[in-house]
Amino acid sequence: MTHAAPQTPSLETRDLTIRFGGHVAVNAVSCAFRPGELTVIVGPNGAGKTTYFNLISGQLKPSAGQVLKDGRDITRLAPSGRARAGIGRAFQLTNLFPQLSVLENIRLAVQARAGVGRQFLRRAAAHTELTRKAEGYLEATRLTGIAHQTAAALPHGDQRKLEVALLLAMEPDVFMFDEPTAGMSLDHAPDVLELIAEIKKDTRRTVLLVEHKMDVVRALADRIIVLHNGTLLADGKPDEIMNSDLVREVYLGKRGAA
Ligand SMILES: Nc1ncnc2c1ncn2[C@@H]1O[C@H](COP(=O)(O)OP(=O)(O)OP(=O)(O)O)[C@@H](O)[C@H]1O
Repeated sequence: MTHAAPQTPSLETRDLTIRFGGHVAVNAVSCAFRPGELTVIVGPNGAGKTTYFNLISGQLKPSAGQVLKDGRDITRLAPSGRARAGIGRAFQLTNLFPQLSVLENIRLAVQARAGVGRQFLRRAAAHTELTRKAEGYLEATRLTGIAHQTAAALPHGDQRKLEVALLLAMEPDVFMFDEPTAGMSLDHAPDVLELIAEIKKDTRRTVLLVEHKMDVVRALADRIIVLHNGTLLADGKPDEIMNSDLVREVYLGKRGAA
């Protein structure tokens, strides 16, 4: 990446702002994200990280500013339209069917992405491209051994992996993860982090991660941006950001409200 010509950002926010009453939760955040780059968004509690994510994926509409996908203004699109535009947010999926098996869930997601009708799938089920694709996602997320278990019966760690498989099946080019290991036992967390590391290996993909745990940040980040009181306080390489006095101040709580 280092000496490559600057690519068009796959995702960009321009002066993105949202107010809740008098409170500005995200304040004129301008930032561009490029393929091949995993950016971790850090900041103290209440900094605006999840709100920024919600503005990008469309759960919230901004008070001002824009969200651009490959240069196209998608600010007015609903979350479904943004998903179709290639923005995939993990762990917020509406396409998980708890009563269906792991494989059926993934196959339906592949089918939805391919845009084919049920009729087609029924006729061609066993050996179609779709089934092969679904099996590929099963393998990629190491769920093959439990392909026929009901989604609802899975332990939390495996459910998260299934959600990653469903996200992969949507074939987004922007992947968003909000605290991917939150609420996970220590033995399951590495699995999901490994999947994210694999996702980022494909340099056509842009990955955004909100994360508090510094060991996770260190392991995955190509770049870190710091939000503080809704504003973009710092943006740079992990070493630079982690050794910055300003950022330390923010984390130690010495820097007051703006
Ligand atoms: N729907 C809402 N209505 C009013 N205030 C909100 C709403 N959503 C978020 N906020 C406020 O916006 C600010 C930013 O919240 P946000 O959840 O984005 O922070 P965060 O950086 O993700 O924090 P955490 O690390 O604790 O998850 C907070 O002060 C929060 O109370």
